Amino acid sequence: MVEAVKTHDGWYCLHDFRTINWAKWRILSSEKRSQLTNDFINFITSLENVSAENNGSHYFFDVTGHKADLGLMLLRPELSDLNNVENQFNKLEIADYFVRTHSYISVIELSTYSGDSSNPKVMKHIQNRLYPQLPKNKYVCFYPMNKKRDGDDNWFRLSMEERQKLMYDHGMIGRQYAGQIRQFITGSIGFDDHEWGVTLFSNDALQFKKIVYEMRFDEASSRYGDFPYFMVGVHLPKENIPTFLSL
Ligand code: VOV
Repeated sequence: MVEAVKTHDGWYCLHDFRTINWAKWRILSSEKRSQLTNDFINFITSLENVSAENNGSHYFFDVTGHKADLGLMLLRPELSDLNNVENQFNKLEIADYFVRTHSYISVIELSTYSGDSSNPKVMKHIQNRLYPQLPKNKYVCFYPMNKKRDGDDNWFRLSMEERQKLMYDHGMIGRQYAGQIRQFITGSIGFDDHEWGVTLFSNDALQFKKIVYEMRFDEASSRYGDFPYFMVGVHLPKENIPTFLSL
């Protein structure tokens, strides 16, 4: 029997995408728009308080293209915590002017292909990666990913050793982007329609194309990777929200 790799699993993750109904927003008086914007900012402040206590993390972004206008990546200890934040968001009056176009549910995942160390230094590193504070980089790229089960190209029928070798080669490519890209791999088997979520952060959007392109030639992706869609956006810090929503 082919052995499943053991995983370390951390915070649960919701990617939430909404478009803004600008036509409806425009009809409001500027006083009303300011009031709803302030409520939204207060909601973001409540999320920041959770991050400050290291009970979660979040990153808002302005999505490029038609797929959405506003994106949120949210990390929380329990799946039910994601529901709570989602409901809080939906109950804001400003949410009446947003239309949800997409969402994706997963959990921060680290596989143990490179060995499962109990060395305290490595354990600390693993903890930091499982319960991370998301970076504030200018750009974000999110996409789900599957590993193929297609005739001879079946990732889930490869031996542990074969998968270890492929993931090692994958990691070597990834390491060349150290300092340029931060990657967060989230597992979504059993949670959403695809198998993993990949979220990349960078201050240079072109690095997303470069790493994804380079990895396309690596066997883990060229033979076994399946990429349903991609979304990119620009960081939307709280102080930029009034300008983002102003007409
Ligand atoms: C900065 C870039 C970077 C780096 C350093 C990196 C390294 C590593 C290592 C060392 C490991 C294995 C251990 C672990 O940590 O889980 C992984 C794991 C994984 N990766 Fe990766 N990856 C990167 C980046 C990176 C990208 C750009 C992609 C998308 C692939 C592409 O073609 O677009 C990706 C995918 C994945 C996935 C889906 C997994 C889980 C596979 C599984 O079967 O479990 N990844 N990854």
